[in-house]
Amino acid sequence: MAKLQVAIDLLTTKDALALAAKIAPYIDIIELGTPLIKNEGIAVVTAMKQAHPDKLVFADLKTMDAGELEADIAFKAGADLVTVLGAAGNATIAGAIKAGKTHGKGVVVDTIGVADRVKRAQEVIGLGAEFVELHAGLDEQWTDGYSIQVLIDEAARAGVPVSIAGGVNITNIDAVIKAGVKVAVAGAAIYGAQDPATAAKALREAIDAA
Ligand SMILES: O=C([C@H](O)CO)[C@H](O)[C@H](O)COP(=O)(O)O
Repeated sequence: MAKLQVAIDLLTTKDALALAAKIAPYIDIIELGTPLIKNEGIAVVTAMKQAHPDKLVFADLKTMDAGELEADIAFKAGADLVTVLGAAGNATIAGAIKAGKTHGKGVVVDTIGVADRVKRAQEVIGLGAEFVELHAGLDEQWTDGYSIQVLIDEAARAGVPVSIAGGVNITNIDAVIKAGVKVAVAGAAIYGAQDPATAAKALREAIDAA
């Protein structure tokens, strides 16, 4: 069964905790977005893990250098999963994975900005990544002509464990799950909804029904 990950791109720990409290029953992984971590610091990871010890807490560091050092900081703070960029060199990714092994935690490789996401996904799974995020970032999503279908097609042919992030919502979740993803990531579709709990519940039910 695929997992549901909420990407919290709010800017304060208070707002992130309030959102997580509402949607926790429907979510497997709580992602603290890069803007949130930059705004609040790594302490937001500790606060979220303390509030939700039964959930996987995902620190979206998007590390580009100093892989072992940055991943170690997040794991020590309570993260279960951290991201390193697929655009980074293999030494950076391997360093983050080394920190993950030390802490018994996982590293997710984010393919934002990578030209051939499928090829890079296959390479980094070979390095020991937990899974690969096939990701179109917020700026790419707001570019004319963007369609999540490109990520869905890539997931179906990747042949390695992947998640999809980049505009997952209630209208495309069925196709996302049927592409064989390990994790579906939904940000704005949940935190931007008028009723985030109802939105998360609908996504959960769609995943369970797929
Ligand atoms: O990782 C993300 C982005 O780079 C900003 O941090 C988003 O959390 C990710 O794109 C998922 O969010 P939605 O596209 O809003 O579902």
